Amino acid sequence: MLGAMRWLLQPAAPDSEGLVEAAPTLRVREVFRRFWPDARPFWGWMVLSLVLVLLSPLLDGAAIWLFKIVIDDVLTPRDFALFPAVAAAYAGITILGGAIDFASSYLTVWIGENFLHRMRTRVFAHLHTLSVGFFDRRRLGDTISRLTGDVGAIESLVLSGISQTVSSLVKVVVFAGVIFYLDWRLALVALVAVPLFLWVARFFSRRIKIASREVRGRSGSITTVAEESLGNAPLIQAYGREQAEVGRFYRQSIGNVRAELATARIGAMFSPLVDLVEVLGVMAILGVGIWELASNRISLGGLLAFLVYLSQLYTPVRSLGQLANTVFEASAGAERIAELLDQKPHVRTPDKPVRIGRTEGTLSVEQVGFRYPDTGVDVLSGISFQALPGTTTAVVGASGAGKSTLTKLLLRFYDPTEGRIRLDGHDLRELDLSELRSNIAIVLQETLLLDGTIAENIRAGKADADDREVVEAARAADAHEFILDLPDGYDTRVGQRGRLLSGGQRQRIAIARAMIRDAPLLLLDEPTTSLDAEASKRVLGPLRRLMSGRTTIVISHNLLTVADANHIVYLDHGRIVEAGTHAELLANDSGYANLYRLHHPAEVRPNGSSSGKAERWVRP
Ligand SMILES: Nc1ncnc2c1ncn2[C@@H]1O[C@H](COP(=O)(O)OP(=O)(O)OP(=O)(O)O)[C@@H](O)[C@H]1O
Repeated sequence: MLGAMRWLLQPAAPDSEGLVEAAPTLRVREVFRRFWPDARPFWGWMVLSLVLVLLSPLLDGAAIWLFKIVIDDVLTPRDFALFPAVAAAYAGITILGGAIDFASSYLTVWIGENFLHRMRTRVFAHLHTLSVGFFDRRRLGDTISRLTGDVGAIESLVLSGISQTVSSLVKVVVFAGVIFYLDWRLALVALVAVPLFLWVARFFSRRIKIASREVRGRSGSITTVAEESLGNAPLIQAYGREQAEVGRFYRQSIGNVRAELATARIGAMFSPLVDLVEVLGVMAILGVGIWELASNRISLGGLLAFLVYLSQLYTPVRSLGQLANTVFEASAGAERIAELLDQKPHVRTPDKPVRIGRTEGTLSVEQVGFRYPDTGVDVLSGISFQALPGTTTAVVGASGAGKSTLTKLLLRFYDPTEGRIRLDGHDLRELDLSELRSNIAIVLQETLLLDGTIAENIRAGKADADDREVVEAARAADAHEFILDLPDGYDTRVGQRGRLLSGGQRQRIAIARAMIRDAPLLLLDEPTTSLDAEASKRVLGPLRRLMSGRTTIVISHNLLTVADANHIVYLDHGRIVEAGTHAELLANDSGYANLYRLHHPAEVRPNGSSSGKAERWVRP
C-alpha cells in the first residue's frame, strides 16, 4: 500500500544525457514579481476582464436565489401569480450571463495571446543581444523549445492565473456570504472542509512542481535531439547512424512520456481526495440541516438552495486548489525563461560609445591574448600587428593555431582577455557594436546563407540596396551568369543554409554580399578552403576585386590566397612565430616555408626561393 502510494506520488527520473541547461529554481512569488511588469500594457484590459469575471458569479447567485423563490413562493403555496415575473427574470439573467461569458472568454484569450506574442518576441530579441559565445555553448533545440513552449507558462501564471484566482475568490466570497445569510450555523459546519482542502492542495503543489520541471526539461531534450539530428541528416545517413539517432530520440521521447505520466498520476490523485473532502462536508450539512429544518429555522427551499450554493462554493474552492497545481506547473516553465533572460551578453556597446562613422581602416592588434570562457588554455597570446588602409594582411598557421579565433575578436564576438585591438586608434570596446560591424564585411569558410532568395541573400549585406546594385555586386562576384541560369534567377530560393547551391556558388554569393556592403574592412576566413582547385580559381578573381582598396585580413592555411599579401603573420599555437612578406618568409626557411612546401611541393626550391608559380596562381 505504502509502496503503491510512493509510486503514485513520485516524479519521473531526471534525464542523464544533459541535453538541456538546468534552470535555477524560483519561488512562484519571485516568478510573479519578475514577469508581472511585462503585463503592464494589458493592465487596463485586465481590469475590464476582471469586472466581467466579477459579474458572472453575481448572476449565478441571483439565478439560484430565483430557484429558492420558485420553491418557497411559487411551488410550495402553489401560487402562479409570481411565475411570469420569475420566468422573465430567469430568461434575462441567462441572456445577460451568456453575453458576459462570451465577452469575458474572448477578452481573456485576446489578452493571453497578445501577452504571449510580446513575451515571445522579447525573449527572441534578447537572444539576439547575446554574444556568439552563448550559441557556441548552448543546445539550439533547448533554446527553441523554451521560446515556443515555456513562454506560454508565464502567460498561464501571470494572466490566466490572476483572472482565475480573482474569479474563484469572488465566487467564494459571494457564495459564502449567501450561505451565511441563509443559515450561519449550517454555514459554519460547511467551513469545516476548508482546512482539509488547503492541506490537500499544499501537499500536491510541491510534488507537481518537481514533476513538471522534468516535463519541461524533457520537452527541451526532444527538440534538441530533433534539431541536431535532422539538421545533420546528410552526415547521419552517410555514416548509417539513423538507428542510433532514432534510439536517442526514443530515449528522450519515452522520458517525456514517463514525466508526463508521473505528473498526471500526481494530478489525478488530487481530484478523488478533494471529492472525499467535499462529500464529508455535504454529509455534515445534511445531518445538521435535518435538525435545522425540524426546528423550523430554515425552509425546504432554503435548505435546497443552501446545498446548491454550497456546491457552487466548493467549485471555486476546488479550482483554487487545482489552480495551485497549474501555477506550480507553469512556474517550472517560467524558470526556464527566466534563466534565458538572465543571460547577459559578454560583449556590449559601452554607455557612451565613440562614434567613428565610416572608418579609415587602420587596424592595430596590440599584445592580444585570449582564452575562451570556462576553459583553461590561452588560445592566443602576445599577438601584435598592424594593418593599414588598403593593405592585405594574411594570418597563416596550422589547423587549431587560433586564426579563426582572431577573426572572432576582430568582429568583437569576444573581447581579448589581454591587450587590445584598435580601429583608427580606438579600442574596439569603446565603439558602438553595430557601427563597428557595419564597417566590416566577411566571407567565411563555411558560407552562411539564409533560407531566402539569392537576391535576399545578397541584400543581407546592405538592406536598402536596389536591384541594380544587387546585379552589379553579383557581376563583380562572377555570380551573375550562374544566377541567371537558375530556374527563377535572382528569385531562386537557396534552401536551408544554401544547400541547393554548390560550394563555389555559395561562396560567390557570399562575395557578392560582401561587395554590396562596401565596407572598409574585409575579413576573409579560409574563403577557398572548402572549394576544389577549379572552384577556388573561379573565386580568386572576384575576391581580388573585393579586396582592392580595403583593409583586408585573410585567414588561411592553404596559402593559396596569401602569397601576395602585404604582410604575412605566421601563427603557431596561438603565438606569432614569424612575420613578413611572402618572399621574406620563404627566405626564412622556417614554419611558413615548410607549410608552403607542403602545399606546393614542386614550386619551392630547397634554398627557399620561389619559382614564381605561386604568384602566377594568385595573379591569374
Ligand atoms: N567556442 C570555443 N570554445 C572553446 N574553445 C574553442 C572554441 N573555438 C575554438 N576553440 C579552440 O581554440 C583553438 C583555436 O581554434 P581556431 O578555430 O581559432 O583555430 P584555427 O587556426 O582557425 O583552425 P582551422 O585552421 O582548423 O580553422 C582550438 O584549439 C580550438 O579547440
